Amino acid sequence: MKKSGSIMALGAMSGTSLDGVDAAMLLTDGVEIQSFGTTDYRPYSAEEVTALRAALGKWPEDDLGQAPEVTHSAHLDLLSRFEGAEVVGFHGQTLAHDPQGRGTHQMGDGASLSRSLGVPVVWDFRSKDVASGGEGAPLAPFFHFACARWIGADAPMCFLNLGGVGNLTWIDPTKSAPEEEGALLAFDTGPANAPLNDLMMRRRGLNCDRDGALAASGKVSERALGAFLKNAFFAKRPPKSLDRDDFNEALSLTETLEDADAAATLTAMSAAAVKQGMSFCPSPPDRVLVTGGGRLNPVMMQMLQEMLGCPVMPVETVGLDGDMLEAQAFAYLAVRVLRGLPTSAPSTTGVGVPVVGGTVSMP
Ligand SMILES: Nc1ncnc2c1ncn2[C@@H]1O[C@H](COP(=O)(O)OP(=O)(O)OP(=O)(O)O)[C@@H](O)[C@H]1O
Ligand SMILES: CC(=O)N[C@H]1[C@@H]2OC[C@@H](O2)[C@@H](O)[C@@H]1O[C@H](C)C(=O)O
Repeated sequence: MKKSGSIMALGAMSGTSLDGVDAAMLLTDGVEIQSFGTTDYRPYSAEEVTALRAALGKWPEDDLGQAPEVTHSAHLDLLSRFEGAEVVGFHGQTLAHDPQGRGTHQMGDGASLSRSLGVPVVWDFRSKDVASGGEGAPLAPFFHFACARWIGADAPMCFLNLGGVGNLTWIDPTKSAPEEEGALLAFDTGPANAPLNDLMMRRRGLNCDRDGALAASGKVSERALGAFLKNAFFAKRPPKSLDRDDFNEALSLTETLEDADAAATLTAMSAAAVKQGMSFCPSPPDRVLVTGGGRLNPVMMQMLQEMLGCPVMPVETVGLDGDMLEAQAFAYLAVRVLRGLPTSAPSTTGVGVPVVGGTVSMP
């Protein structure tokens, strides 16, 4: 039964790894999760990936080639498969992220998508936060807070997203709202899968180190790991956010290593970056629940388990869907925007005061 105030929202996310679009339905009033709905995924074709890749690093005024059309048609194709959505939360494709400089760019035209779908679309979630002095990322933390409440957490815990980039959310679920002081601390931890994927592509022509198979047979170079951890990013207090390619240095530090050792070292770098980040948490979490593709890499999970000093588990262990959490997050945030509730706060993006992000486009 739908509670009064609840809205059936459909969220869509295309992450930094450019594999495809995730979409998920969520019934929520923008505060509590009432129920999770159906999900679907639409992979990009090789031609689409080429068009998107060519636009990486570009800004709205640049020539984006075919990329905007790819983003529009892939989202329309996927989102048209769903029925009953009252609002769509459309993240778009991050092409560039430079919050202290030129801003942040999530390619995608929500107004046009709204007209094509015949449903209100909330989009451009990050710009207002950046314009108000925030990092514009990460934005999933407000949803992580709702997830912590949904799973009945009663002690501080963390969600860790291991996508191209890693991001960590520390949560005190006993607080009454995500924007309340002390409820959240969130920030990007460093690279997660991006440098490892780049290594696999360069050296083996593969998209990723599937199941950590190559890293499992390698040895971590403590020298390269030590050099990596000297990066000033790790000592910087949160808030802090990253672009996909901000850590290309990780890859160059492993250039002279043989393939398996390089893979093991890059995997260890991602785990060690999380460990560094954990030192900023206001109190030790009782567990770290991992979402994003990195949770499927057993070597990365094992290294995290050894380094973090608390249980590290995929979000599936508490009944959440680690492939869809980000799409669900943007469904949740869309409803918050419609209801005028904030989507970021000083503790998540460093913005001065809580901000209601997003633009609403009606069909
Ligand atoms: N079975 C697996 N073994 C090892 N790695 C995997 C596996 N499955 C997925 N991955 C890794 O996870 C990545 C995809 O993660 P995910 O879909 O969370 O990223 P994303 O959402 O695009 O990124 P971001 O959250 O940074 O925007 C893949 O590129 C790969 O590196
Ligand atoms: C600018 C941008 O798109 N950042 C992404 C990226 O991917 C992971 C990490 O870097 C996070 O900061 C963010 O995505 C998630 C969904 C977020 O905003 O919470």
